Amino acid sequence: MSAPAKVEMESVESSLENLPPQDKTFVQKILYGDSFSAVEIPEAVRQMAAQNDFEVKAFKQHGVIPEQTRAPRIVRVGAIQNKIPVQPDAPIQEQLRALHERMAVLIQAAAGMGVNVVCLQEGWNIPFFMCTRERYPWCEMAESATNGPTVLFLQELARTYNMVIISPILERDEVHMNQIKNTAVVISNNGGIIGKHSKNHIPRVGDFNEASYYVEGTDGHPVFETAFGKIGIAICYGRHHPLNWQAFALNGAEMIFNPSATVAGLSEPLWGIEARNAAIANSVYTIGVNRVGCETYPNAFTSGNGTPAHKDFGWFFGSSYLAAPNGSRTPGLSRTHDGVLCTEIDLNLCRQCQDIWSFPMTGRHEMYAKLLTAYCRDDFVPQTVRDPSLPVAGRQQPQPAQAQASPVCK
Ligand SMILES: NC(=O)NCCC(=O)O
Repeated sequence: MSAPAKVEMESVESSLENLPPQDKTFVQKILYGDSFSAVEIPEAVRQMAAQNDFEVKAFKQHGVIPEQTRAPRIVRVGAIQNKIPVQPDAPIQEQLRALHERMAVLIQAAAGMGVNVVCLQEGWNIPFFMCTRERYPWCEMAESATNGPTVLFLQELARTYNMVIISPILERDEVHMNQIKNTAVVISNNGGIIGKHSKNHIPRVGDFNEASYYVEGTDGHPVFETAFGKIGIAICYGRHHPLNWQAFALNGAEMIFNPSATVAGLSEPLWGIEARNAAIANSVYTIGVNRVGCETYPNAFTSGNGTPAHKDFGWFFGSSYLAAPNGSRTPGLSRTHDGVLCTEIDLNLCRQCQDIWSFPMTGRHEMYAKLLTAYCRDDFVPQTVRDPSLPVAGRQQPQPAQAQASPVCK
């Protein structure tokens, strides 16, 4: 089974290239802010990318205030998006082997750009088969987060490249009667496992039938303190929940990664907004990492919306990007290609944005804590104040003697 041909345009940024030169700089500044500029990519990495058909993009942040009492805290953050190298009708061990082989090259490219912390896409050890609702062979692809083949493979790379690796996998939790979880494993730059976090919010949308396969995480919002900063991971659908981002920030995250698997027809207009808004609202860096390409399954499945049964999930649109606490963002990776994004940031900007915007001091958290506590009770009564001139529900209103002019504006 061959992968469908690429669809539509390469990226939003490639379309902007066609703007008149006098407009281009303004448009880019309005859309992306002005904190990031492209930097030179080492020749060896460019060659590797050309030979292996993937994109590399590298940016550097500007505009962080030099401080008298703190040295800059420079970190190079990586995001890797990739297609499944073989389609889902191949034997599953061959699929995993091909994924590892591909990832070894992409991580090597990240290392060549000096990346310190890298995040892979959601469920990178599997095709995103949740659309099918079939149990087998797919459940067999879930792996131990402590000694499964994928974590062992990445521990070696983390050690070799002195890189923290965030590895979102489908996890088999053998300790808890083989439950399956959607888990990001955080691997230290020394190759040890720092910890793991399982997805909090399971989608109930489109063909994302994920509740058929795995259970909600119960570990809250852990933040992992690494050699290169404090990391939270809001997995995919969790990005639609502002409190999910906020909880990681309240626990001290400086970077919140959003490894995702989402498709063009569903969420592309939201993609550039949600992680970026979370960066601003929480004074953190956010990094959206999305799958790319189309995955075609051996058996047709239905979408429950009256359309004919079909075999592919739709187009995973990539477009991985980084957003800064000051609202600037990098251009995205391609909508159609595998890619490695490297962005050099200064973590000092998080506290600087807190000082400048005062969100932590103006957030009125205790007020919201009370509301949320009340809302979670069965006897919650919404605090609404009704215009007393509106008709009382259930009571007959006196009929006007003559028809009145409609109050609706024409
Ligand atoms: N994997 C996943 O949670 N996808 C849901 C789709 C979306 O949130 O855009």
